[in-house]
Amino acid sequence: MEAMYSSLLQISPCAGSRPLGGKPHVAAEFVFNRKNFGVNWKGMSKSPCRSASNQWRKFLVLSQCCKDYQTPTLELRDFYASFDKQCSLKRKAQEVASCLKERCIFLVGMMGSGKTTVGKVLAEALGYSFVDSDVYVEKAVGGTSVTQIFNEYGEKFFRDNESEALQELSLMPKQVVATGGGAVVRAINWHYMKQGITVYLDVPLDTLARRIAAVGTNSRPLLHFDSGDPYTAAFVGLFTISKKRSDSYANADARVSLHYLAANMGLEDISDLTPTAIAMEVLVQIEKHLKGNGDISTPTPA
Ligand SMILES: Nc1ncnc2c1ncn2[C@@H]1O[C@H](COP(=O)(O)OP(=O)(O)OP(=O)(O)O)[C@@H](O)[C@H]1O
Ligand SMILES: O=C(O)C1=C[C@@H](O)[C@@H](O)[C@H](O)C1
Repeated sequence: MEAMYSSLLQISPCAGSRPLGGKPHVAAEFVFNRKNFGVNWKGMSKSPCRSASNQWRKFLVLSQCCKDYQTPTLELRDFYASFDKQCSLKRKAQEVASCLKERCIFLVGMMGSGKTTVGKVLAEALGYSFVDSDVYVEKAVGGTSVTQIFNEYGEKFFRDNESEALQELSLMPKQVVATGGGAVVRAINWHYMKQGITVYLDVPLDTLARRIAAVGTNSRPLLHFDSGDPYTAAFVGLFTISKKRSDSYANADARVSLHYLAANMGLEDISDLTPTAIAMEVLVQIEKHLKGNGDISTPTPA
């Protein structure tokens, strides 16, 4: 992170010295690499407001570069919009955190729904720790992967360990927990998870199957078949599982539907929803739930 800043700041003094049309300065290439300033740039997801002065310096460097290199201002706008969203998320997280009173958030949803990806962004914004309950079980079973546990000991053994993990996690404060996709099937798990706030990430099957096919089904034993193309195998498996689980997911305190969120944001494609935007919606839905419960008072109209 520091290295990134120093390479950014290094280019400042010589920014005006590069002749237009010449070979770009290495650091400048780095600066204008879209990926580094997109919403997925890891540095940006780290406490954006806390490092606001650094971000502001970077903004000034970028402005200078845009001027000197005649770079389209699109990068600068992307960068600024991304920074703005990170700050909005942080602000909303601070509001919600004061009402959560250290309670955990349990993210539930089908395999591939983004519990891990969104959970990490959410935890960072709230100042919570992030825990993946699958990883927690793997450690408890001596470092054996979920796939190995299924293959060697069977699903019941995994589910027993998953329940124990959820019980332990429910006793700890200030955590965002990405639960295993099947954690919702046992009633006792709901008892543990309801010690905190439960949020269902509702993602269309087609999106889930695409995501899972992109990374393969090796780490997801319930979707791993030897034949068929990965998308079809994942889709068919997810379809069967989701039919059995839809009632269970409905037990969650709050629901975030990517279908509705994308429509509300005017996006045609669900895959355009960033983890930051989804994390923001999780906070909005948690806030609604807390208001409904009387945990936050709704301002009375004047
Ligand atoms: N908003 C998003 N946009 C694009 N890809 C995403 C998004 N969220 C998650 N993904 C991708 O989808 C895949 C599954 O995401 P992730 O591991 O976070 O899901 P999960 O719900 O934790 O899955 P599991 O329950 O199987 O562990 C990953 O490859 C991740 O990069
Ligand atoms: O949906 C499920 O049943 C599962 C989801 C994964 O997170 C793992 O917990 C395991 O592969 C089972």
